[in-house]
Amino acid sequence: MDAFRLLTRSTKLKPTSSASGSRLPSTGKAANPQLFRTAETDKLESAKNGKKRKRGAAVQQDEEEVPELDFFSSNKRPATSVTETAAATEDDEKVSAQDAASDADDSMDEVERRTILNSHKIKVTDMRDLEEIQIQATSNKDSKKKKKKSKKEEVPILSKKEQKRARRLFPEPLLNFKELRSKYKISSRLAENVADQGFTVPTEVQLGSLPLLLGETSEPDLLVVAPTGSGKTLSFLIPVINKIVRHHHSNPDEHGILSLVVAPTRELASQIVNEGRKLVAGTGVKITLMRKGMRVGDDGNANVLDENNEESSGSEDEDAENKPAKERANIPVTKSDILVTTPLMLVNALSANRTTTLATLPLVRSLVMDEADVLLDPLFREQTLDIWKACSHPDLRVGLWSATMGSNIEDLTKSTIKERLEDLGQKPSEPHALLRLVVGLKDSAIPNIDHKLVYAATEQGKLMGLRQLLRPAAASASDIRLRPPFLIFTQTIPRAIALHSELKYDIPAEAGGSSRIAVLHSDLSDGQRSDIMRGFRKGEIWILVTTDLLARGVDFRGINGVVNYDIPNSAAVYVHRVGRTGRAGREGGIAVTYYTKEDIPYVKSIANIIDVSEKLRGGEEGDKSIQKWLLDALPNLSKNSKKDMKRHGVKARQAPRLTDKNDDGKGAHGMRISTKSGFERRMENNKRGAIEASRNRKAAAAASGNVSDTGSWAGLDD
Ligand SMILES: Nc1ncnc2c1ncn2[C@@H]1O[C@H](COP(=O)(O)OP(=O)(O)OP(=O)(O)O)[C@@H](O)[C@H]1O
Repeated sequence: MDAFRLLTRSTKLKPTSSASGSRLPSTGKAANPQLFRTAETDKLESAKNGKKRKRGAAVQQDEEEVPELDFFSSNKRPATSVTETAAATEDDEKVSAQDAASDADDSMDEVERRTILNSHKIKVTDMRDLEEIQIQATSNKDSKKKKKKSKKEEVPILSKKEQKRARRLFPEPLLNFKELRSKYKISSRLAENVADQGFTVPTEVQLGSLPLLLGETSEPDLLVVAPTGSGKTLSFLIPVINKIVRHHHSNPDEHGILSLVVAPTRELASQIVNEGRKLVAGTGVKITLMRKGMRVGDDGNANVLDENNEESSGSEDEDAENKPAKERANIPVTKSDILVTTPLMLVNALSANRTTTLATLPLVRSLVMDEADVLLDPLFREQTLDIWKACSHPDLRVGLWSATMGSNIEDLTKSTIKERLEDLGQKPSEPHALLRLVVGLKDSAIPNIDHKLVYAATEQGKLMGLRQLLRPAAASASDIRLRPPFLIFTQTIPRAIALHSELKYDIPAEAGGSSRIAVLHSDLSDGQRSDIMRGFRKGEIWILVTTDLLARGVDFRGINGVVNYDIPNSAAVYVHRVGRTGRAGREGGIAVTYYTKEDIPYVKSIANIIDVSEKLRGGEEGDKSIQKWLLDALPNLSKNSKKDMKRHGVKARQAPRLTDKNDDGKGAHGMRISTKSGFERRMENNKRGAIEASRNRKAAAAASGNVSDTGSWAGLDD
C-alpha cells in the first residue's frame, strides 16, 4: 500500500524536482553505501581488487582440496556443536602460506594508500603527545638500523605544520570484505556471517577502521567520528567478536565478560545485540543485553549463569531484581562474552543499586562506547567514567564511536586513559597508540539527504505545515513531498504526546486511521517501547512522533524522512536526528525543520550544518537551500546561550513543572500544540471518513483495481 497515494488522493500535486519521482530510502538499499569516492579511486580500487581476484582464482584451485578455506561460500554450514565451533577456530589457524604470500605482494605503497584514503575523506591521526610519537618513531628507526642510542636523545622541535604531518597516518584500507579473512585472518565463521549479511562494498568507516583494529600492529585505542548510518556498528563488532574467538582459543578456561558495549538508550543497546547475534552465530561467542537484576560484577564467589536460553533467563533476572541482598548474592553471574548495556543499568548492577562500592570487571579487554560524545556528556559522564574505571584489566582497549565528537571529548579520553593506568599501577603488556579516525567533515550531516529549513512563524504555523506534509490538500500547498514512513521529533515528552493526539485523526480510516501514527518516549514501559519499535519496523506504524530518545543510533533502514517539529537543542542533535534517514548511502531522504519567531536566535548553527552538507554534496550554487543572505542575517549565539539551549532547549517549550497547576501538559500558552479541540476534529474526521467511504464505494462499482501499486511500500526491511 502506498501511504502517500492514499493520503493525497484527489489532490492535484504540482510536479517537483524532489524525491517524489526518484528513488526513496524505503525502496531498498543503495548500490554503493559509500558517501565519498572519486572515479580515480574507483579505478585504483578495482584494479587492486581485480589483481586480487586473479590471484584468488589461482588460490581457489588449491582450495578445492582444502574446502574449509572457502569462507564465503553461500552454502553456509551451521556449526551447531561446541566441537564444531572449536574445529572452526582451528581452521582459522590454517591459513595457507601461499595466501599470506599473495597478500604480502598485494600490499599498497604509500601513494596508493594516500590516494584511496583521501578520496574517501578518511583521516587518521595519532592523538598521543607529540613527544611520545617522536620517541617511538626514533626508536623504530633505531631498531631498523640496529644502532643503539641513548633514550634521552633530544627530539627535534617541529613547526605546527610538521607536527600535523608527524601525527598523520596512512594505514592500508580494506578494499573488500574478503580481505577480512584472507589478509586479516579473522575467524572463518565470523567471515561467513559477515558475508551472509549481503554487504558487497565496505563503507568508509569500515574501510578505514577494520585494518587498524585487526592489523598486526598492537591494537590501538580508537576514537572514530563517521557519518550517521555509515556502518559503525559492524566496524566495532567484527574486531570485538574476533578478539573473543581468539581469546577462547588461547584461554579456554577463562569465562566471563570480555567485552562491554555501552550505548545511551535501551533501543540502541537492543539493536546492537540484534546485529551482534547475526555475527556471532556459530562462533561460540555470546552477546547479551543487560537487564535489570542481572549480576555482572566480580565479587569473588560468583557462580555462572548460562544464558543460552535468553527468554527464560530474562524472566529469572526480572525476579532477581526484587530479591533481598542476601538472596541476590546467590544469583549466578551472567555468563556472556559481550555485554551490551546502558550506563545506568550497568552502574546499578555493579553497585547493587548504589548500596555498595562499584565492583570491578577484571576480564574486560574491549570497551566500546557507541555515541561516545553523549556518553561522556555531563548527563552520563559520571556513570560512563565509573564503568571505564571498573574495567581493571591493564590490556583494556577503548573504542569511542559517534557521528559527532567535540574536542573536549578527545581531551577527556586522553586524560582518562592516563589516569586509569596510574590508578591501576600497572602497565599494558605492549605499548599502543591512541588514534583518531575521521570520515568526511567532523560533525557534519550526511550529504545524501535534502534539507528543508521552513519558517512557520508560529506554533500554529508549524502544525498547519505538518498537516500539509501529511495530507497536501491543494496543488500549491507545499513543494515538499514526504512519504511515510517518517519520524517527527519534538523537544519534550509532553509535546510529543500533545502532537500525537493532535495528529492521530488526520490519517483516513481506510488508510488504517490512528493506528498508523504512534508516539514513543521514555515515560512508556519497556514493553510498550518495544512494541512500538516493532510496529514501526514492520511498517504497521507509518509516522512516529518521538523525542531525542530516538535521535541517535537507531537504524530504521528505509525511513524516508525526518521532521524536526521543534528545532533541535544543538547542531550535533540536528546531525543525529536527520541521520535517521539516508542510511547506508540511500538517496532521497528529506529532513524538514520548522522554526518560529522564538527560534530565530538558535537557527544559525543548523543553517550552517545544512550549508556544509550541501557543499559536501557538490552541485550548483543555485541548488542550495540555504542562501548566503540568510546565513549572514541570522544572529550568532553566545557561548552561554548555546550551553543553555543544549541543556534546556527553547525555554518557552520546556516541560511544565509539576507545581504548575494551570498547565494542561501541552506547553506554555502560545506554545501549545493545538488548533481545534480533539472532539471537534474527531467529529470532522468521522464525517470525512463517511463521505470518502461512500465515494470509494461508488468508484469501486464503476471500475475495479484502480489503485496503482507502483512504488508501494511494504514496511521496513529489518
Ligand atoms: N558495507 C555495508 N553495505 C551496506 N550496508 C551496510 C554496510 N555496513 C552496514 N550497513 C548497514 O547500514 C545501516 C547503518 O549502520 P549502523 O547502524 O551501524 O550505522 P551507524 O554508523 O552506527 O549510524 P549512527 O551514527 O546513526 O549510529 C545498517 O542497516 C547496516 O546494516
